[in-house]
Amino acid sequence: MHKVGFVGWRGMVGSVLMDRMRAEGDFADIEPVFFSTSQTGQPGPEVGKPVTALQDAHDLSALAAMDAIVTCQGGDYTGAVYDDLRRAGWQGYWIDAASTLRMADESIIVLDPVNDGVIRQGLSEGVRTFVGGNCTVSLMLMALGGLFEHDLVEWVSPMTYQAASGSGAQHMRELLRQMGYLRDAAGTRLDDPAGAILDIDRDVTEALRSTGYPADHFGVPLAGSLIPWIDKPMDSGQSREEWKAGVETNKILGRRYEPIPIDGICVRIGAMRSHAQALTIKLRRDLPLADIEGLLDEANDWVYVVPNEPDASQKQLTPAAVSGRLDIPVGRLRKLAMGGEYLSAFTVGDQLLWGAAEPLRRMLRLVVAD
Ligand SMILES: NC(=O)C1=CN([C@@H]2O[C@H](COP(=O)(O)OP(=O)(O)OC[C@H]3O[C@@H](n4cnc5c(N)ncnc54)[C@H](OP(=O)(O)O)[C@@H]3O)[C@@H](O)[C@H]2O)C=CC1
Ligand SMILES: N[C@@H](CC(=O)OP(=O)(O)O)C(=O)O
Repeated sequence: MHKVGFVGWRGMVGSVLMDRMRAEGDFADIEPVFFSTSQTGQPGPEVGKPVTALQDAHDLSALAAMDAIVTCQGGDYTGAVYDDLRRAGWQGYWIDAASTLRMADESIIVLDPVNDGVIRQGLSEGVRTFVGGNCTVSLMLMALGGLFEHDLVEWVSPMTYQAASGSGAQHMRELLRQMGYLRDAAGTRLDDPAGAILDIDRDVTEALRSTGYPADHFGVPLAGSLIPWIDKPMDSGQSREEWKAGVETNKILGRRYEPIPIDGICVRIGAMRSHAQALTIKLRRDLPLADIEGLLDEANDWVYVVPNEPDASQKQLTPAAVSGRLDIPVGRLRKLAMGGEYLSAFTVGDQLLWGAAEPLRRMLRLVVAD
């Protein structure tokens, strides 16, 4: 039985991974060992079988005793231990949520419903480093997999609507505090439907701009507003989040020599844990919409086409509908006024499931079965 070390399992992404592994009975097939950077010696989590006390996540010899290590601890941790572990000769499987190693030559970005072939070829060639993709990239590929699989995409411009969870747990808390602050600014006037809405709006806008508005983590208002920049600036003028769309998508698809241009604007909005994206797609040829819908719908077990109708779009294509679920609805499908090769689409998915934990869980299953 494979000895699998887990690091970062009690964080937000790690907790979602643990829940999914318990739900799928994954712990039955492995010998799990739990590590921590701060709680060495404390009891491990409940996973349906006895586990040892937490081990030190910086103890290289304890890590080197593992056949595989799954980490959701973050890029700093990966930077601190990965190279030393490999230099010491460890040849186990490293499965990582952090972006640090995604573009490294030795790694494969994993999203098996889309790049199972790339992963299996890598495994057979001795690749031992597997990294989950950026959340918007993975969710976009789960939604548009049918078009990429048939090489129908000339380029894509994604405009994203990203949830607070992408910034971390404290940001989710802050979003809720911001919502409460604005609600309080409206006060009891909200109870009077005949009251002057512009008076309420004036006070809410004042609250948004006030020094008391809670914004320690985001730095600026998110509730009642939005943030049109995610991650660090690049020389290209893109944000790093926008840069990832192109480079990671092409690496996942194994398109090193003929990359598909993918570029747009990434925006943080006040949703909790599901990212949405509006996609403008230039197809390689003018295909009937019904054929496009068929290809999208059959690409994997989680994607489904939502009819381009008001009721279905409003009820099914939203963070409220998909949060906590593996569903990947894709809708608002129509040909744009620019011509028959121009397609619009809108998709939404839980960024902690397919956007982070699920590809890692499934990669571990492939390793265990290998
Ligand atoms: N958030 C996201 O949307 C995504 C994140 N990722 C990657 O995953 C990494 C981890 O992200 P995320 O899960 O948000 O990080 P968290 O901040 O939730 O957790 C990271 C670690 O913090 C420690 N920790 C300290 N205090 C607590 C506490 N009160 N509760 C839980 N854990 C605590 C734990 O380590 P210990 O037990 O060692 O103390 C934990 O593993 C990111 O850095 C990123 O690289 C990837 C895709 C999406
Ligand atoms: N940057 C993403 C979340 C994330 O952690 O991305 P990455 O795994 O590429 O660092 C967001 O803010 O929504």
